[in-house]
Amino acid sequence: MAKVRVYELAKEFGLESKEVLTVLKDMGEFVRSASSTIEPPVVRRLTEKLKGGSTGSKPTPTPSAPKAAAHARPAPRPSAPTPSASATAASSPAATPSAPVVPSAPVVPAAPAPSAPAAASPSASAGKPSQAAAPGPRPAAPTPGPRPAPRPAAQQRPAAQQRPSGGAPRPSAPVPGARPGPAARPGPRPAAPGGAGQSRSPRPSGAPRPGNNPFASSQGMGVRRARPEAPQGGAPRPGAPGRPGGEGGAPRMPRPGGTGGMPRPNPAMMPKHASGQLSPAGQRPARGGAGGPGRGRPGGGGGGGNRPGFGGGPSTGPVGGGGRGRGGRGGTQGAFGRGGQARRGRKSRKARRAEFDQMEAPTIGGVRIRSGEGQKVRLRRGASLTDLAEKIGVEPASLVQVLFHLGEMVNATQSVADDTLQVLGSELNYEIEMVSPEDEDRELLESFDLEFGENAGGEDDLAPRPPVVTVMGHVDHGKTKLLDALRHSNVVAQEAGGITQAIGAYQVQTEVDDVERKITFIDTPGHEAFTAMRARGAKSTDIAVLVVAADDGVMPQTIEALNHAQAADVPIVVAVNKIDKEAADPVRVRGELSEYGLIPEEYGGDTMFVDVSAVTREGLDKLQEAIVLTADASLDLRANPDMPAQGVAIEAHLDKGRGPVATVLVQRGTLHTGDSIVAGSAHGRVRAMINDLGETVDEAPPSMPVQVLGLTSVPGAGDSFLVVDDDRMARQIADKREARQRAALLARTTRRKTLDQLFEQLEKGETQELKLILKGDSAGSVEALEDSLAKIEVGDEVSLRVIDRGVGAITETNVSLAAASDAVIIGYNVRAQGKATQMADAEGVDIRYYSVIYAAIDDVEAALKGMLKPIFEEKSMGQAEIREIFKSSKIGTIAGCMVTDGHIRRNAKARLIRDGIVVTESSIASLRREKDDVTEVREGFECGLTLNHYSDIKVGDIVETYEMVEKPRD
Ligand SMILES: Nc1nc2c(ncn2[C@@H]2O[C@H](COP(=O)(O)OP(=O)(O)OP(=O)(O)O)[C@@H](O)[C@H]2O)c(=O)[nH]1
Repeated sequence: MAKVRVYELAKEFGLESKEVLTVLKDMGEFVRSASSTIEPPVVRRLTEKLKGGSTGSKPTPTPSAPKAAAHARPAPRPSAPTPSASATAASSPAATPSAPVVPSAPVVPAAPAPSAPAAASPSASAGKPSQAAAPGPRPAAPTPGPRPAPRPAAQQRPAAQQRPSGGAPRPSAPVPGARPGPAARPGPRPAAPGGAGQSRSPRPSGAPRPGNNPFASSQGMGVRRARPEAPQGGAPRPGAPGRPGGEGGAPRMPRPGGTGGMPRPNPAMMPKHASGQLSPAGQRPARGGAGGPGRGRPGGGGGGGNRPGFGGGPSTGPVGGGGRGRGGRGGTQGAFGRGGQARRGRKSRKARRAEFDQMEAPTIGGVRIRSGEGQKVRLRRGASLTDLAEKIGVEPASLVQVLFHLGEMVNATQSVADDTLQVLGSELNYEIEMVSPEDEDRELLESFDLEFGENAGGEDDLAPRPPVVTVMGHVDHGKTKLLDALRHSNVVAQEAGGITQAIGAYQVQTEVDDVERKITFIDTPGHEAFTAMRARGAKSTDIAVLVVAADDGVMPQTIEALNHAQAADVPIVVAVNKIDKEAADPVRVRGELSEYGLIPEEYGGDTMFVDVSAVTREGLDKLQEAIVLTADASLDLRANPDMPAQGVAIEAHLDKGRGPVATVLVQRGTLHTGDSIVAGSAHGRVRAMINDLGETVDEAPPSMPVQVLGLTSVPGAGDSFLVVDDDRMARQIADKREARQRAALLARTTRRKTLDQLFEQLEKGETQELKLILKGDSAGSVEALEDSLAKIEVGDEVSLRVIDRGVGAITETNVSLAAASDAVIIGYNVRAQGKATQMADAEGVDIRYYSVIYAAIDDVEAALKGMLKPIFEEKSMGQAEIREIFKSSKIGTIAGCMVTDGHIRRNAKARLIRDGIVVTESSIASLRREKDDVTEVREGFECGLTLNHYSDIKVGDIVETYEMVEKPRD
């Protein structure tokens, strides 16, 4: 029986083709046009429907139907009264109730295929032809007979579709690619050679379970369910029964399980079975078919062909259990025409995943890069993009590009500033956590099984130690004088510029309640340039003595010092100094400090205020007593004196005769001569120790400051030190710290300039950078100098970069670096050594010497300002009104003017103003008074003038002249 065309049916029922098409559509069948053919089953259902009877085929196999169908499979059975029905159902288990339709659905696509008719016939006998068609692909299909289907492809399509169950039909069925849904599986299940019932058995035996699509979890399940039922309806099994014909199961045959005996389909078989049906698809089967695994995508079952994609020949795949789903795949494509086209080569899961990730990846500045989900990424200070890339699993080059687009140019291995990393991190949705230097150092020490900062042993091992006191205060309020008074020495005289420029530490002895008590004082410089050091000082001390001059009161640095002390949670004792002065007003100081939370004890607060005079030495005892009492009252000052020493380097410098000298404060343990020590990135063995009185000592207990000799280099002020097992360990730790510091330094000095700025400046040829090499007599002063220089603000046009710094004399190496980098060398309390001076002269290197820090700062600031391009501003010179116009063949248009304001000068810049609007910018080309050329005409006089390159002047125009004057910078 040949396939019928829609219009023929319409005619038969006395309807319009359109109406029939609508009904078909309602039934879930997609038929393109009135001249399209439809499969017999569909014809049957249509007929029933038009006659009023409905097979229960619920037309609505919507695209989404597939899923439901899958589960519904069982349902179909009931509705599968007729063989065909069963077949249908089986084939399209998915179809569930609608199942029947489903099968037909496939037709849709197939519809166009002329072969349809052929399929029909087979179906007729076997059951649903369409299904039979499916088998087509299946090589083994025993029922081939019926299907002479000339156009295998066509048939296949139908088949394919059927399998897919409802979903299939719709070409657009979303599921195309879908891993063969459960529904599809059925199809795939090749085995069922014989009737439906058989089909099942085959499966079990038939190793390859078509339904076992590794990709479709649901499938497996679905299949299982289906099986049980299968037996009954046999038909239900989508694949099994349905196909080939419920009865014959023949169609099934083709499937692997095929007729039991049937060997798994293999390419060779294809042709035969295919007989008519198989066409291209058939040939392809090779792939799927051959494959054994049956894994075939459900689709594979392709045979199922539901899924456009899968369908097709591949069906064989499942059957034969060909290669993985692959079989199902491509093979079908061509064979099923449209269906096949829709599908593209399948990608491996990995590839798809990668593709998905890519799709998800945001594009930043044209770079596709996968972003995070807010994870924390720990990075050490000075980390490079490569470090970050490693942690988040992307290519460093991508990060370079992203950063480039964010306006910063750095290479992959270059240290990047913290905030840049933070910005980059947030751009990529990562939370960048910069590992603090402290944490990093702790981790480093841990790797050597060391711990810094804790007393070893238990309570019993602890012994009282003297309080360590930092003296802070505003400049010139008398800190040094006070310390000097306390230790009966005069340090003030040695200071250059009258400012304390290095940290010293001393220990004084005092008697409190008839008990000898020691107090360790750290003299913290007062100038703001030393703020950084002071902050460190506050951390290493137990009590802060805030010196406030009674005649001056609370000053900015008093507050700054107060903040540092409070931030470090250090108790404060206020020394109201200079009470010997007439203008002294200690009460005012108390009142002012009360505003900052320091309430004197006598006012009911808990801060001890002591009136002192560093000059008359009045009140010094009371001050010492107050310190001891405050320590006793609020601190537990105990340390284990019997452990390897640990502490902090307060100051360090390079001594000509003795080499690196560090003043360290022992915080716990006892430091001995001969100990292997590591202080910051310096290490060595304690060769000798000198106390604050200049005496050599062999050991230094907790809270004692000593100068240590024997280090290989100069540690930084504030660096912690600790005694380690041996020199080797000391060196290793120091080396690692040095490497880390270098990276951090690089990150800090990395110039951060936006592209825009850079380009702009490059364009104008005005990139200005003042490079400096700093050399000083101590690490503390170099650091302080650098910090102060960094604070100089002169705008964006000029930047300052310290390319090298160090402690000690200016060497030839420094000069050669300066020459190569066009840098200026600043020597702070140091001089050039050896031939460095001659070399500097020869190379034209500028070396500046300073002994007072702010003189250096002032000079550098001036230098920076000098590098700025001058700023010009316009200064009006005068105005003239044009009263008459003269034409001269020789000169051109001459303006007869009256100077109304200021004066008009020849060659001056000029603008022509008409009705308040600037007509042109020009200059005075010639200027005449009467008949004489003049250089200037003053207000109230007439003159004749011409403008450069401009002659369109009118009576009434104003000529305004001006000059550009350089404006001094602030
Ligand atoms: N009359 C009087 N003068 C004092 C007293 N204490 C300090 N001075 C003077 O104040 C000036 C500054 O004293 P310093 O000890 O150098 O002050 P400082 O706070 O250490 O200053 P910097 O080191 O610059 O921070 C010196 O001339 C001292 O002689 C005091 O109690 N009475």
